[in-house]
Amino acid sequence: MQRLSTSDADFAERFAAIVDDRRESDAGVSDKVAQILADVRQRGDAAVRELTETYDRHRLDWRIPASECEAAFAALAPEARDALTLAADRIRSYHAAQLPEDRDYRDEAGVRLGARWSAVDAAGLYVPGGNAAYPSSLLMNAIPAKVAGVERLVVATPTPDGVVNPLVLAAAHLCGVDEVWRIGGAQAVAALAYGTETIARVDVITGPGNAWVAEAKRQLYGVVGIDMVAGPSEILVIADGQSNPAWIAADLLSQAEHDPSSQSILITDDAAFANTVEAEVEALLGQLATGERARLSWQDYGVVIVASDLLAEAPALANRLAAEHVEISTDDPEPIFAALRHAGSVFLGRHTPEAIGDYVAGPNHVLPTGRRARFASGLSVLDFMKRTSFISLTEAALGAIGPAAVTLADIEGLPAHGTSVKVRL
Ligand SMILES: NC(=O)c1ccc[n+]([C@@H]2O[C@H](COP(=O)([O-])OP(=O)(O)OC[C@H]3O[C@@H](n4cnc5c(N)ncnc54)[C@H](O)[C@@H]3O)[C@@H](O)[C@H]2O)c1
Ligand SMILES: N[C@H](CO)Cc1c[nH]c[nH+]1
Ligand SMILES: [Zn+2]
Repeated sequence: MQRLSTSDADFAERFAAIVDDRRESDAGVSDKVAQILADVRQRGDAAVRELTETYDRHRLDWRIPASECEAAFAALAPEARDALTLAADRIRSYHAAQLPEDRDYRDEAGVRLGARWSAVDAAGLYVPGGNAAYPSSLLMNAIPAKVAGVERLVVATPTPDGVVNPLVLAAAHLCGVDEVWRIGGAQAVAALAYGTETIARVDVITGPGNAWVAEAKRQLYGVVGIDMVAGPSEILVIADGQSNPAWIAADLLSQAEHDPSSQSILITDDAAFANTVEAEVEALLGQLATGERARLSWQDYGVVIVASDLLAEAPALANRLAAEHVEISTDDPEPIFAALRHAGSVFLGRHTPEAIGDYVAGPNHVLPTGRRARFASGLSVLDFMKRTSFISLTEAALGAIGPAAVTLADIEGLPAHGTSVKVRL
């Protein structure tokens, strides 16, 4: 963990190094992913089988039958079933409001114009499963895909040592997923994108994952559509000295426990509070079953920044970090929120822990990482849809705007373009 103060002489340099650190996608990961993608493209099932044996240590059939998902749902304890259903209902109602409307109108020149939205045919939904199981990510992927109207929903999820998490299967049943494949990592993303002898390819791949999964999606963009790069989790907490240090420590570790490559950052204007949070983090690390992973993340990538003035300094720093999650723990978070422009998702006020967004609030928890909130947004219904524009002219409308097209075709030196208009005029 490194500690900085905005009044340090070398603050600008050290902060820039933190912003520029490509912690999740070094050359090693990128080269290895490129090899895996090429291998799966060439050898299909055989490559996926070998890589699954290497990384997930099993040789089981990959396809998990729908009957197993249905049985997993039926066997859920009431508390788990209620929690899953509550989460699914809230996520569905939030995403239903994202459905876009078609446009169809005639402009002042008499030209009919519009755009029609349609869903992709098949979506590959990556549900992580290496260090933890993620039924919540299944909901976050599958529900917007269903709302969009995707016909074929294909889940890929690793099952280390062949052990499957029943809640993931139950969530697949609840969401009406069509296929569940127990494969993970870059090889699963490649199988979904290229197709293999047993897995038919998809049109878009969405969902979160570790460095290998995120890099595979990034490299395959263009072969398939992707939502965005959603890699190892991140949290930035902006907290004043009146915040509860134990709450803030838990918030920081809630994302550190995902992955040794995760990142947790605290910005506060109270140095004594920063000391207490650091002590609380140490205490909590000793108690968590995930402490080893969280400690690696906190040691290597944790950051504590003491600012001189929270409102004046924190928003600009946060905008440069463009973190996946930003929590604002103050009595009145609005002034800081108003100045925030680059963040995946924002959690306002002392009683809004980030974990509520991970599970039950409603907005999607699949969010851009690695400073990509500068240009990308969280997963939405629109990631499973595309827009087709349309144009329709009458003879009179062609007469009104056609001559300008002829002029532009002449300027571009493309005479067949101009002729196709002129012959109709
Ligand atoms: N940004 C988001 O929206 C979001 C949401 C949820 C989870 N996450 C992130 O998802 C990730 C889940 O990671 P996970 O590891 O638990 O599961 P995962 O399913 O993402 O990754 C497991 C797979 O990684 C591959 N792998 C592991 N080590 C490898 C190596 N050395 N070389 C090549 N491939 C290797 C294996 O194929 C394995 O099946 C975490 O980083 C978490 O923070 C992000
Ligand atoms: N925090 C993760 C997104 O970075 C999502 C998640 C799922 N389960 C727990 N957390
Ligand atoms: Zn989380």
